[in-house]
Amino acid sequence: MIVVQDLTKKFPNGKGIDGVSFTVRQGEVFGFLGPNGAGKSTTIRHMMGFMKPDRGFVTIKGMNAWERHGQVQRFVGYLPGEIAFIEGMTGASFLDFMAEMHGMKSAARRGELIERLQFDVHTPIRKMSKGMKQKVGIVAAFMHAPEVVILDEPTSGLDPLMQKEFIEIVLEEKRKGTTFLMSSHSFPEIERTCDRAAIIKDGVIVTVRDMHELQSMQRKLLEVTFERSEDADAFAASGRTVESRQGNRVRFAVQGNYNAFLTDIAQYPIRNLDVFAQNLEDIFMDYYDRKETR
Ligand SMILES: Nc1ncnc2c1ncn2[C@@H]1O[C@H](COP(=O)(O)OP(=O)(O)OP(=O)(O)O)[C@@H](O)[C@H]1O
Repeated sequence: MIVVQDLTKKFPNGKGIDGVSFTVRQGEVFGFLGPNGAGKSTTIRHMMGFMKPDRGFVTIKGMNAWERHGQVQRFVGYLPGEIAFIEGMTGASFLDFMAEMHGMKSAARRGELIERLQFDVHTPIRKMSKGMKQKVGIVAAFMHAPEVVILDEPTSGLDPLMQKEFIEIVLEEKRKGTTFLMSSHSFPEIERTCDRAAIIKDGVIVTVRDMHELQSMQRKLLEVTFERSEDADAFAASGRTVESRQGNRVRFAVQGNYNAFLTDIAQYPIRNLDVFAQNLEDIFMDYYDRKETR
């Protein structure tokens, strides 16, 4: 549905993106992750046809995003990182304006979204908080039921309850077959919604991963409190990866093959056992760090 091929843009200051390539399949939710300044917004702006690449291209439904941006923008819902609202508008007048641009006939979907995101659409935009503005932008991106939705940090400024509501909306649209690309700093949001995710750093794609694969790479930390400190010594010295130790309480890092670990541990009297999952954020952070040390 979306093909990004060797996309390259150098700004006069030397920053930008270099050889970015990935594809997003129809009906897929694709996450785009990376630290500040990594090149997420620059890639997304090329997808919307706002920028001409130095090299490479983006196609959406086979149409070149730069050459045919007028057509492409018609079936894409877009939430920019920062929305430039027109001076003096209320939320309602902005949405009217956007609805007219999309040639929308029914306002039913728009009304439903406003209801769910709970905000006063008649407030002047300049008086709105960041979160309220973000809600107006989300309604504008979804209200015309686009086939493709491209969202640049959609939940920034939203409170946890609204983030949850937003995830629900994405999952509902996904069930209808909508294709998504969304950039994010929020790992739980990516974990809940995405099928695959790309990690970008310093303008270069570091990796593209299936979310299930990432989840299986997750290490578990098993914290065992031994009854006797000599048992803690013996087990800690048996070649296992020890994350930390405090007296009889030892934290082991285990990835897969839990049976072997539990069989071994069952030989000792145990006072307590706790399990902590390494979160996906840490897995991603490993990637960021690895790239840095290369
Ligand atoms: N129009 C521009 N002119 C010059 N430099 C730019 C321009 N747009 C972006 N950059 C630079 O290119 C790099 C990538 O920026 P980009 O906004 O794409 O990052 P990002 O991943 O979206 O970051 P954030 O998470 O902070 O939004 C940054 O170093 C940024 O300063």
